[in-house]
Amino acid sequence: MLEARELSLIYGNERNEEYYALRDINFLADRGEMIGMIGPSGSGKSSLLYILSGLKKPTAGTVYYQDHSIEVMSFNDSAAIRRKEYGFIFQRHFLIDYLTVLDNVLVVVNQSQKAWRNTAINLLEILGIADFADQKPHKMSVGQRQKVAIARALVNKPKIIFADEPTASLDHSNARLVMDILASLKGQTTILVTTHDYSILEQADRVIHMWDGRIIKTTLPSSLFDPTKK
Ligand SMILES: Nc1ncnc2c1ncn2[C@@H]1O[C@H](COP(=O)(O)OP(=O)(O)OP(=O)(O)O)[C@@H](O)[C@H]1O
Repeated sequence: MLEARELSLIYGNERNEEYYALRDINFLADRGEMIGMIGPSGSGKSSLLYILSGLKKPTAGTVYYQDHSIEVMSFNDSAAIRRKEYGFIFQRHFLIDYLTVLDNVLVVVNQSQKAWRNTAINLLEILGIADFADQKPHKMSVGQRQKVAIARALVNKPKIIFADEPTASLDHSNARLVMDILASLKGQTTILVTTHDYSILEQADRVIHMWDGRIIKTTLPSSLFDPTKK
């Protein structure tokens, strides 16, 4: 479904030296898998997620979505895939302040169709924020706004969800609610989640561990809770 071959991402530093943010990454995500990505700050989790989603270009290597190289696609074709088939949850929610909560959720779809509105309202209900549907996001708490961003990421029923620290602004019970919603999509939707909080990865199918721009190992989530397990 989504594959990366020999990805590297190189930045130059102030002394004109090359710095590898990612080095020789090979990665494969199958349809319906939920994959956690953990590692210390700066290990390359977000860079990898953005390259896999086509939002960032690698210095070397190729990303394939359903066997098509993203690099050789036209800008319009890759943008259409992102709009129709991908859902994004970022660390910052990027809501539009002058739109209502409901319209923020609907920005990625054809807003005039009633079916989308029903889907959006249903998601807001599941997330416990339906009462805010007609209000502007600035009236909400940081965690509630993140939930709006999560509803926006799910409304078009994406084939892949790219989630960069999706629960960072949520308390434990809301983080669990969000991870339960994401996990309920497993099987049909591929879900990639970066996090510092491994406790949210209990329901992942596997976890990739990053260190210094490399994937150093892949484990089951159970190994996060019991290091004697692989
Ligand atoms: N625009 C940039 N210019 C230069 N270096 C960058 C840039 N963006 C990221 N980096 C560097 O690339 C490396 C990987 O960063 P990345 O944000 O992918 O790591 P991360 O594991 O997601 O960290 P965090 O958990 O803090 O979000 C870091 O050393 C970072 O400083």
